[in-house]
Amino acid sequence: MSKPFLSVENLTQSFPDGKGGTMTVFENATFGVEEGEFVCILGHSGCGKSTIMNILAGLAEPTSGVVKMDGFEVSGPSLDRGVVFQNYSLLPWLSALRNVMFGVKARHPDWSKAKVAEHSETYLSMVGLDGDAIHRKPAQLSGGMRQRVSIARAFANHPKLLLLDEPFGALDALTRGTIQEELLKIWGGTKQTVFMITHDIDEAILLADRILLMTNGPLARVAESVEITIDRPRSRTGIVEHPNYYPIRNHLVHFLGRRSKELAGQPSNGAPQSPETVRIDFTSPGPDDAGDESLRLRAVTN
Ligand SMILES: Nc1ncnc2c1ncn2[C@@H]1O[C@H](COP(=O)(O)OP(=O)(O)OP(=O)(O)O)[C@@H](O)[C@H]1O
Repeated sequence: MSKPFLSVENLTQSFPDGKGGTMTVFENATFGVEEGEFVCILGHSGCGKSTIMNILAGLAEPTSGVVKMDGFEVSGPSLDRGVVFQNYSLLPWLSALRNVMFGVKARHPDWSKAKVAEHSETYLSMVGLDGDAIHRKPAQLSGGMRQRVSIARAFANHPKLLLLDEPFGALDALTRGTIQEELLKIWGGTKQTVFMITHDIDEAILLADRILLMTNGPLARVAESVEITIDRPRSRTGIVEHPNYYPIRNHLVHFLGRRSKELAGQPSNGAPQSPETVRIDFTSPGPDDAGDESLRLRAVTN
């Protein structure tokens, strides 16, 4: 089988534990992400999600193991990998438009200023920002508007991989809902590969093709890869009507509430730790198991 677009191989991260020893956050984590996929990662605080994200971004080096993108080993930051953090990280002295233009100019040094501006404005309008707002500096924008600028900036650069670290964590529920749908629209148009950390189960189901579930740390594992068997396009109000929504949601809640603890703390003994694929689908029961819910679930979980 050919290698996935993004391939994480035997990734191990240890840190000093502050008492003269070491603490292993995760060991031999091994998983892949296909080109154009939207993957969310869920797990309790401290299991190592941000550590994985920083390694994928090239901002940190793992203790051992490698990350390959498009066949090349990731080392150091690159314009091919765009990152959006929770705290927006906009340049405070530049307007919204100039914040987006800054990255586009770096990506396309041969483009005219007018072309850079036009491209940047297109992406700002995709996240609902136009008119006077795009000429304001970050301090003159609301939190939701700042996060829209960060998302427009990341997508406008067309990175091969977009890394989103809890991008909506600081937003109120209403703004969050609107921007989630804007993110889906913009992703639907560009089909970039996205890897996103979130703590919000419903957000992950709405956005992702697949959800990676991590057990608790230390010695955390990416234990499951849960396919989101809900057709696109999706909307926040539409997905709850889908027959797979609650079975998937219940599976995730049960994992995070119980199994993430039960499965935690097991050393890998040197073997690659790959997640188990879970596919929950109540829309197409097999001929022999119609009507028997437990059978259907078992049949699709491998
Ligand atoms: N530079 C560091 N030095 C020592 N320990 C670290 C360092 N960075 C992270 N850790 C530890 O590694 C573990 C994983 O941290 P990480 O931030 O990746 O978790 P997380 O899953 O992203 O948590 P959260 O959901 O709270 O953001 C934690 O126990 C943290 O204390």
